[in-house]
Parts: sequence; C-alpha cells; structure tokens
Amino acid sequence: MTPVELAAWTWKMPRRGRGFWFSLAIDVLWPIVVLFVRLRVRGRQHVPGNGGVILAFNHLSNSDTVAAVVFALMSGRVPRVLAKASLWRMPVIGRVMRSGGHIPVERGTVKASEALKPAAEALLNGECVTVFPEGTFTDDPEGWPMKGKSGVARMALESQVPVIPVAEWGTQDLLPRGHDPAEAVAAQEGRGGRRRAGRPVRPVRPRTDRRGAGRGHRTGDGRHHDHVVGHTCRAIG
Ligand SMILES: CCCCCCCCCCCCCCCC(=O)OC[C@@H](O)COP(=O)(O)O
Repeated sequence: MTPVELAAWTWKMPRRGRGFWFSLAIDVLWPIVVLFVRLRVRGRQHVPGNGGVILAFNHLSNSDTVAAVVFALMSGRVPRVLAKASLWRMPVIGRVMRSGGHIPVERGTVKASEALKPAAEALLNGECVTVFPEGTFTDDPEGWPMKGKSGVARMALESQVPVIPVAEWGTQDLLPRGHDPAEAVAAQEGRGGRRRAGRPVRPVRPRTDRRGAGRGHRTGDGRHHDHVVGHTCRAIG
C-alpha cells in the first residue's frame, strides 16, 4: 500500500464504537501493518455495510488476529472479536480487549458458552462479531482448518445473521507459532498472506413449500435445527 492509499483508507475507516484503547492500538499498528506487510484482501463485497454479521476466520498464527481486524476495518466494520479470556488478564492487551468490546471465551470450561450472550447482544445491536471457529490454531501439519466448534452456528441461528467465511493463508509464514514477533518482522520480506471472504452462509435456507413460498422459514422442531447447525458448520468449518 502506498502512503496515499494509506491516507485514503485511514480516512474511510470506521471509528465509531472502538473505545479509547482499541482505537489507539489500531491507530498505532494500522499504518505499520499496511505499509510494511503485504496483507492482501479479497471478497470484501460480501461483507454487509451494516447490520449484525459474523466473520469467521480460520486460524494459523497470532498474526491472524491483526489481519482479521484489518480485514474487518477495510470492509467498513468494527470487529468484536471472540478471544481467549486469558487475554483480558494481560496488562496492555487487557485494556484493548475491554475497550474494544471484544468478547472473552473461557475455553475448555463449562463457562465457554457464556460468550454466546454478549455475542447475541452485539449482533442484535447490528455489530460485526468476529470469530475463529476452531478456537485455537489449527494442528493440521499442512494448515487445513480443523472442524469448527458449534458456537458460530449457534450464534448465527440465535441471532439470524449471515456468516461470512474468510479464508486466511500466509500468516503462518509471517509469524510462525512460537516465534518471537521481532524475529518474524525482520524476516517477513513483504509477505503478508492473503485473506478472501466467501459468499454469506445464511443460518436458515429459504423453503419453497406452498405456505412459506420463497421466504425464510423457521420451525421449532429439533431435526430442522440440527440440519441447519450441520449445514452451517460444514459450510464454514
Ligand atoms: C491494525 C490492527 C490493530 C489491531 C490491534 C488489536 C487487536 C485486538 C484484537 C485481538 C483479538 C485476539 C483474538 C484471539 C483469538 C484467540 O483467542 O485465538 C486463540 C489463539 O491465540 C491460540 O491460543 P492458544 O490455543 O492458547 O495457543
């Protein structure tokens, strides 16, 4: 990105509702990231400009989190990221997480599903909830995504919002697991990987039976629910 493009993007970027510390982190990191790292983005047209939406990314490396925030901002949305709760207990990052309205997940505990409530509230407020459905970095040696957890489908169903799957690739070379960030920045040589959004996955498919012709149709029966959860998980997981 050239400095002129950087200025134009910075001008267009959404600012409302970022909170002080999340805003500061963005203002400090954004120019560095987009000037020095080649973060390619495609498919931004699939992200609705307003209204509740879930962005679902695969997860390869710590640098995905910055890439995901950049992707959301470049798509005109301020992301509310579901992230491991331990980040809220860290000195500087904790403030960023709180001020940005991000959503803590107590992974591997019975409290994990408590994240669904603030996520539903954010979606009801028309916000952009961002999630890594695998819940951690993939353990596949070739980097293929693992099967997603069910949370993303549950959020989509509960709030009836579309899920935008975003494929992430290349950040595993930018900041490999377990490497020192400084070392990675020194070695990055303009690499930044690419991320590409796909078409929205909607939680309920339109039914074309006589009564509900062509309209989205919700039923209370469990089989239908399981079918939709399965469909949504397969599509994004
Ligand atoms: C220009 C952009 C500037 C953005 C700066 C601020 C970024 C704030 C958002 C941070 C979002 C963090 C999301 C973390 C997702 C997450 O929690 O994934 C778990 C992985 O860690 C793996 O952890 P582990 O399983 O413990 O190895």
